Amino acid sequence: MFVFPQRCLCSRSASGRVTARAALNASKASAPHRNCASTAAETEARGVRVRFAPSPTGFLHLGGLRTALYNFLFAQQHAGTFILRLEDTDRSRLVPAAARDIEDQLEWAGIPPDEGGSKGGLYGPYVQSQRLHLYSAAAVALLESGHAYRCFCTNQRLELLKREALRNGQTPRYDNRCRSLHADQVQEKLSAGIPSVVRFRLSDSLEPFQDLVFGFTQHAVGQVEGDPVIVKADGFPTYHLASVVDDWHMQVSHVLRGSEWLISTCKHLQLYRALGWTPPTFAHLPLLLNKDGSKLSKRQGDIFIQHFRQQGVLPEALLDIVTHCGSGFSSNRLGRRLHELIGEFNVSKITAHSALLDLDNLPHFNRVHLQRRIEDDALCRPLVDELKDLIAHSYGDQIEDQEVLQRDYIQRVLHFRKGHISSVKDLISPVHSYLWLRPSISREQLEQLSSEFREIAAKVIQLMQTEHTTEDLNAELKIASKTLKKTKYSSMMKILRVTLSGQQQGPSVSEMILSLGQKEVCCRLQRVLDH
Ligand SMILES: Nc1ncnc2c1ncn2[C@@H]1O[C@H](COP(=O)(O)OP(=O)(O)OP(=O)(O)O)[C@@H](O)[C@H]1O
Repeated sequence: MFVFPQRCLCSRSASGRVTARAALNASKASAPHRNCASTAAETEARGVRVRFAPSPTGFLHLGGLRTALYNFLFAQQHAGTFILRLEDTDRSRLVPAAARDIEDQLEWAGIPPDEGGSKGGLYGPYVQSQRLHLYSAAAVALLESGHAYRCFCTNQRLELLKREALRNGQTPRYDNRCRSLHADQVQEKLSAGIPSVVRFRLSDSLEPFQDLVFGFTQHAVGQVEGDPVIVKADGFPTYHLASVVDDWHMQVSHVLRGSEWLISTCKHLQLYRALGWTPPTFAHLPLLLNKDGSKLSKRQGDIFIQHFRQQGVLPEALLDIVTHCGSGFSSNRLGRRLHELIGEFNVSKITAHSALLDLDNLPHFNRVHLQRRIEDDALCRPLVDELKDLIAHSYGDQIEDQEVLQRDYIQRVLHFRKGHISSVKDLISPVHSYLWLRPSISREQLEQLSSEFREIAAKVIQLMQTEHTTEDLNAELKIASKTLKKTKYSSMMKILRVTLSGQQQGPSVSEMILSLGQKEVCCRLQRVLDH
């Protein structure tokens, strides 16, 4: 059970002013300490500080990735700081491996935090469960100043309130009953060990603010909602208190988060005011939705970043597709890489509409970015290594000619296949197996296509004595077919395709010839002559 400290972080003096000394007393573990009286000028001097604050209740998914990306882009554009903070106060839903996963996936995507996670930083710890003293101090400050109160209502009572409201066609809300408890009643209940939560006393007035995405926004939250819980019965803070306390202590200048928090921002602004703190600037980001209009959520395993990674999706393709379907850029074009996203990002271009994510297009995005990597020598090298491992793993002992594992050969194949494949893994599919294994073809198969199969093989072996480009090889094959008596050009190509790949379909015959190379093509054709 969480115990409130004797001294609060930002306790108020009799005049209600927040005292900086109390802040320093209570936040010894948090450095650098934050003086409650910091001015807007000081905040400006610290520069842009943004945070991505996921809860480790599941692995990082595409929606979270996009919110993280927009924070990263904003920080990069302003030479600011991108913070990763883990909001692990919902203890019942924690997923043990999620915290590590979130950090790993951000690193993999090329958008690692400057502070937080394993990087650490001056404003840590960056995990909320290690910052309980700060929330406790803020809660005590709010209780002392009368902005918060203890609520002893049981779950049964709250459930009854809810059912009654629903029966009357009303939106359920807490009726703020414990607001009116006297200090001695509270003390009595506490002494009797009755469990309690801490609620924040909402004001009924309109709470206007300027959101960078949604524009002027105001909401009289106290008129439609009951007072929110800020410290739960288990002593852990709720999102409302913890995010406000952390954003302030971590000197966050801009909060870029999903638009599901837009309405709650009015509550948060009241909390800032009650604590005597200057709020950050808010930008609520449109949510990424599934094709059916539902919010992408952790409960869908197939949108986790690790899932796409395992499928061979490139990080730049994921960043491209999650920004392409939304807004935040002056123009929209496919194929943007991270440095282009940084250069072109414009927060004023983010629209308030949610964005539908069409993952059917992902293979196309990946194809475009894979082609880029293949064309860049340095980026192509790891692809060659990856493919080599895949080939060895998939075909192992079946490989007759170990040359298929040579770097030059694999690189040549990648260059020929770029623009056609969406993933390196595609190259170990059955349709591409001819690149690594010699096909076995029967004499009957070839005879069915043309009795001149030997002449065809001999002609192409001859053609292989000189080097060709795709164009002149195509022209030479056409000329060669004209010298055949009983075989049309199309049948000749079928024979070559079957001979070289054992398959009826696949890349063009000239591509097959050029990617297999002179020695291997002659070897495969010679086997036909030997039939
Ligand atoms: N579909 C989404 N589109 C855009 N941003 C999102 C989406 N889902 C979450 N976010 C944002 O990512 C950040 C981290 O989110 P969080 O870890 O709480 O994930 P979540 O999917 O919202 O969780 P849950 O599935 O438990 O509701 C928050 O700022 C949140 O607003």
